[in-house]
Amino acid sequence: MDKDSVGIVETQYFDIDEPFILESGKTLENITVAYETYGELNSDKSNAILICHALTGDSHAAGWHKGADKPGWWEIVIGPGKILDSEKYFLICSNVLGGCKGTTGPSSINPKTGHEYGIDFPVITIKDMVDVQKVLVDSFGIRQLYAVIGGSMGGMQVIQWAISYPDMMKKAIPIATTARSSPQQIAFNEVGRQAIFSDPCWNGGNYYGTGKIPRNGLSLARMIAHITYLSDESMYLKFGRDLQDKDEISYDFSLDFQVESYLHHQGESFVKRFDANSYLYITKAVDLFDVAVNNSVVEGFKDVKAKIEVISVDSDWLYPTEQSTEIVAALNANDVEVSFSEIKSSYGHDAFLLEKGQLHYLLSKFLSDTIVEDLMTEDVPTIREEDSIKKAAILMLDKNVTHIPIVTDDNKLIGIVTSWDVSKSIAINSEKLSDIMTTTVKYCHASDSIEDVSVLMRKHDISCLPVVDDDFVVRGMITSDQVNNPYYDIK
Ligand SMILES: CC(=O)SCCNC(=O)CCNC(=O)[C@H](O)C(C)(C)COP(=O)(O)OP(=O)(O)OC[C@H]1O[C@@H](n2cnc3c(N)ncnc32)[C@H](O)[C@@H]1OP(=O)(O)O
Ligand SMILES: N[C@@H](CCO)C(=O)O
Repeated sequence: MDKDSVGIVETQYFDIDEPFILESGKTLENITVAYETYGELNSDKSNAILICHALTGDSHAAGWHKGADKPGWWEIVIGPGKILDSEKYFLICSNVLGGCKGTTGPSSINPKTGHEYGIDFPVITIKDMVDVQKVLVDSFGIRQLYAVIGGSMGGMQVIQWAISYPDMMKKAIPIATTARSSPQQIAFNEVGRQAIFSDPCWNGGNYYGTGKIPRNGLSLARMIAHITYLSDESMYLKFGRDLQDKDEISYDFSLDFQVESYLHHQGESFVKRFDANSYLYITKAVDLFDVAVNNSVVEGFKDVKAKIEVISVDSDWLYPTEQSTEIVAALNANDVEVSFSEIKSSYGHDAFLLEKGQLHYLLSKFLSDTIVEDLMTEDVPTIREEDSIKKAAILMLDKNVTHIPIVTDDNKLIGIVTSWDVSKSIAINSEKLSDIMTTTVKYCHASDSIEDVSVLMRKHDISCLPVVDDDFVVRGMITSDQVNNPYYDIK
């Protein structure tokens, strides 16, 4: 086990005692939520990050279960010193409602009948999954999450969190996802469901305890879906047209190619770890996901407050980059602080589970806690409104600065003069600072985050901001060079 792993972990369970009303209006009772946490919640409960898993993930995102031969599904990003640093953050991941890894789903016992729900389990939505997570998060006494993050269906949950609970998180990171499932995504899911339905062992969903499970149907569903998680290029790179355990093609219907063998392996491994009915319910929840209000994604995002980093994968043809840029455009239209990055990878959709280096770079920048005070220059020259432009010009040359705050006698900010303003004074033949100074000055505070300041600078095309305290007294200056220094937040 690597020293940058959270080590041995155990899944925990949380019971929701109250009846739970679903988006459909139906009620579920006795919901249990399986979850894992890594790291410690700090005293003011401000360092929690919720990790939302994808379609077939679970609460075991990191570390090792005793005796297991594989770690959690996002071990590459979670652990001491990693991007989701368990020494810095309190990380929570829970299995979704409808799942089969400890959270209540169709394979759970229906308290009304004493038997597994099967397809008596109500149809659930991404919003229901998020509402259940909210109860879990509340149970820790957390008033605001530092961030919510997830890929694919996990990204849908992130988006739903930002919409349903806009004050509950500072930052949100939806990866390789969409604001609404496309016809193509729904189509692939439907083919997968039909594969399960057509397996006689599915038996109308009543296969628990029969000794038979819809193995072939579920395996076929996964084989189809798994193709969509890869790219054509990654399949060439992995297999080419190489044959599996033979030197010549066999001219029958046995497996010839490595890619066939690989897909069978993916299907068979999946059947060992997943419940067919859960697959039906969760893919249905994905299909129903659509944040649009009155067919407008912009309207759907109107209440979002979190700062958002949208990430896509260039080779993802299942959740293509255009779906991420649709999210970005709709957030921009609502004046939400949003940034966008595209992972360059040949892996396809599943790149969000694999591209450690790029995830590290993108996420550490976005999650960084660096504030203005950490980077600003404190000892800055200032000037009075009544001073001459010549004095400003000399000060700029002496101190090697391009921006000088204009202050009152008690050092309160009233304006700013730039080297460009000084040049302008020659053109308009002026000697008075008051003729050329800007009085509607953009400013920031020492406690502001670097991301905030970076956005402000980009939005107004400003390269330098005065830093003031609550009384508008100038405490320093921060420049775009300081904000954009790529090394400041990389551990
Ligand atoms: C939140 C969540 O998303 S959790 C769910 C995520 N996990 C999954 O989706 C599990 C299945 N998915 C995968 O395996 C995904 O491709 C990934 C992203 C997780 C792993 O990708 P990679 O590291 O590139 O692995 P790759 O796709 O090559 O698969 C490796 C497996 O295929 C097997 N394999 C490779 N070639 C062949 C072959 N020719 N014949 C049979 N099996 C093969 C390997 O033995 C290995 O098996 P194992 O997983 O049982 O150890
Ligand atoms: N391969 C991942 C991502 C699918 O979106 C999973 O099975 O959950």
